[in-house]
Amino acid sequence: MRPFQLLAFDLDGTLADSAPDILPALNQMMATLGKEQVSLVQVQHWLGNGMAMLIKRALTGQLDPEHFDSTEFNRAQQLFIGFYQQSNGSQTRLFDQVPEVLAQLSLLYPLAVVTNKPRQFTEPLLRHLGIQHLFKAIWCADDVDKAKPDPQMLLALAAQQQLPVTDILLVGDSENDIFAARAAGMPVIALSYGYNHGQSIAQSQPDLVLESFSLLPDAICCLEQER
Ligand SMILES: O=C(O)COP(=O)(O)O
Ligand SMILES: [Mg+2]
Repeated sequence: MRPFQLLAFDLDGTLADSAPDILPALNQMMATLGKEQVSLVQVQHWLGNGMAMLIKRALTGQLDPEHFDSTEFNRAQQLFIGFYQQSNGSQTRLFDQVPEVLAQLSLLYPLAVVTNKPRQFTEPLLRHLGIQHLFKAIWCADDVDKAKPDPQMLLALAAQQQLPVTDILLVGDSENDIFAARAAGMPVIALSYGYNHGQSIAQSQPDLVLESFSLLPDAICCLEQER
């Protein structure tokens, strides 16, 4: 039995259902560029690799965008930033039991956020959702050179907190979280309700898959017993 010393949480799709605010921002961007509207399901499948990739996916309609015009991309990104600044938070909700469980866990562990969302949207959203004060550290995609699935963000968190990576538990929703955790050597629990490009997260073989955030405290105890 060895307790974890810090719990790190992914944001979009793990703590917060943010697609409902990203959808109108993307569609305002698409409309301004004279392009076809996208659907909520497409946005849910395209989330997880950060803002630039999301925009490229919307512009091309492809999960793996091959050809896109870089001038159009730059204009699209400027537009998206402006529109998402307006919509961010208005429809985004914490998933079921997230506030209660985070409050409970925060009495036992320091908590952190590690998100591919840019900081300019992360901090206002956490404040708006009323959970920012629970986190000792917040790492965003633009704090490092490479976002998840690269392990940089997780390694930077461990170094900042002066903890071995194995003493930090990551909780995420996407294969990008699992790949980043595996590359860092960090244990990882996945929530199955989030955004994972339309695929089952079990395929990426996290240490545990949970269907609800409410199951997290018991799942953490289980992993600690096995350490
Ligand atoms: O911005 C994204 O694409 C996803 O953000 P996340 O890392 O919090 O899931
Ligand atoms: Mg996520």
